[in-house]
Amino acid sequence: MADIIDIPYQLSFSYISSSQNQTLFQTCALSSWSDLVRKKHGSHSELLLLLAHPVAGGVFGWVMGSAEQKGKRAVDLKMGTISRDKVEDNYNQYWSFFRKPKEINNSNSDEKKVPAFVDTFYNLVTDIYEWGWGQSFHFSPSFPGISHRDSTRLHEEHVADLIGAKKGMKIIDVGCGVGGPMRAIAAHSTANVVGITINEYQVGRAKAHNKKAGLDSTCDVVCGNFLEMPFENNTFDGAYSIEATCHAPKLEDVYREIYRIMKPGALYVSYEWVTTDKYHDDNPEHVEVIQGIERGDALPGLRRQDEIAELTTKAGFEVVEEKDLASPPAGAWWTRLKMGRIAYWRNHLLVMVLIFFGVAPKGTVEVHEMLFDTAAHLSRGGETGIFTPMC
Ligand SMILES: C=C(CC[C@@H](C)[C@H]1CC[C@H]2C3=CC[C@H]4[C@H](C)[C@@H](O)CC[C@]4(C)[C@H]3CC[C@]12C)C(C)C
Ligand SMILES: C[S@@+](CC[C@H](N)C(=O)[O-])C[C@H]1O[C@@H](n2cnc3c(N)ncnc32)[C@H](O)[C@@H]1O
Repeated sequence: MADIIDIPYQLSFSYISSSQNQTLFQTCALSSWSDLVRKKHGSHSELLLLLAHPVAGGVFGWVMGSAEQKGKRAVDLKMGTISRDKVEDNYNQYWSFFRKPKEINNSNSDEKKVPAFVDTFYNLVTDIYEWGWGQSFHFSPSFPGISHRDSTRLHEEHVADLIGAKKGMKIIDVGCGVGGPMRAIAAHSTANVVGITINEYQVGRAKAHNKKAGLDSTCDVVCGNFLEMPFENNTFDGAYSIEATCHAPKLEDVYREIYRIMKPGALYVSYEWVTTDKYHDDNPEHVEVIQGIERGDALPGLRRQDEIAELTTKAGFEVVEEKDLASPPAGAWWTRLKMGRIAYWRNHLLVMVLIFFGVAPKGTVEVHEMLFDTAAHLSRGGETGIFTPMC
């Protein structure tokens, strides 16, 4: 059955076009999204600036179908492509590598190992994420009266609107997970979306979900490293990454690679995980919270919010707009994590019982504990304002 909801922001469009010595632009109210960057044309440049503004009274209703669904039951928990007897070993290897994330960044050889350990991480967590969170592996701004499912879908459709996705366009989803965002974006815009993920298990899950949703003709998924993508230069009409590029040891490397495969003038939107200007590395609590987030989320060191625009520019992009979507009027994105505390304990118990009866592989409880712990660090990061997942 379709739901009717109020949407907290409305999109409006405004063009800046600059040719030779003439510049023409119109702007409208407050911007309200993350990083929107455009691939520079050679000499000619026509710039598209999209502005979104929270609507004071003029909210409008929208009719929509269901977007986010849970695809897993506890009894079906696998650990990706890892065989049952290797789960504990893989978890221990992951943990010893990511225990000290800052050290990874100081070593070239460790840096090269990151994609393989990120792959291991997603073998370990993908089913638990789907079971406990849904098919979209990201956070969303929260608004009163809007369910998690709806805010997830709106956050995803917002990306499609920002890059101007429409029928006939080919869009790349960089770090696509099991494809929750891809399906919402393809359904909303009717554009073709190609997702890339380092994790083979996710490719299988995403393809199966695409087929089930009747979107396998517009959505495709490939397995690969976003630092060396298997696509020709100038292939895509638009690009986005949702809470995925934070896994890259050097953000400028993935931005450069995205720039390479985009057509000139195409738009790229990124939702980044960053520390904010409230983070101080001489505050032990801050350091503990951020390291807790990095360890439990396979991150080789979080970047600062104020570095992002410069890094995109270095990669060749022109920054159109930058905004932390977690800032007001959005409410606390971490409430969804906090509200789940009782459910986590129930899940923990369930995982232990399933291991006892030989249904879930040994090692699952450690992975679940790691996620439990990182959820606490993420909530604390949100409460203190030192971290945002949607800059
Ligand atoms: C973008 C990334 C992932 C973001 C989130 C989707 C996940 C971050 C932490 C995850 C979770 C924490 C606690 C789990 C809980 C203990 C379990 O019972 C059910 C699943 C969790 C809620 C799980 C769900 C996904 C997260 C919220 C990173 C990796 C860059
Ligand atoms: C937190 S998930 C987000 C998934 C998806 N964007 C979503 O919101 O549901 C991060 C994704 O980035 C992918 N990823 C991380 N490092 C990668 C790499 N080097 N190459 C390709 N994909 C990568 C992971 O496999 C995973 O699919």
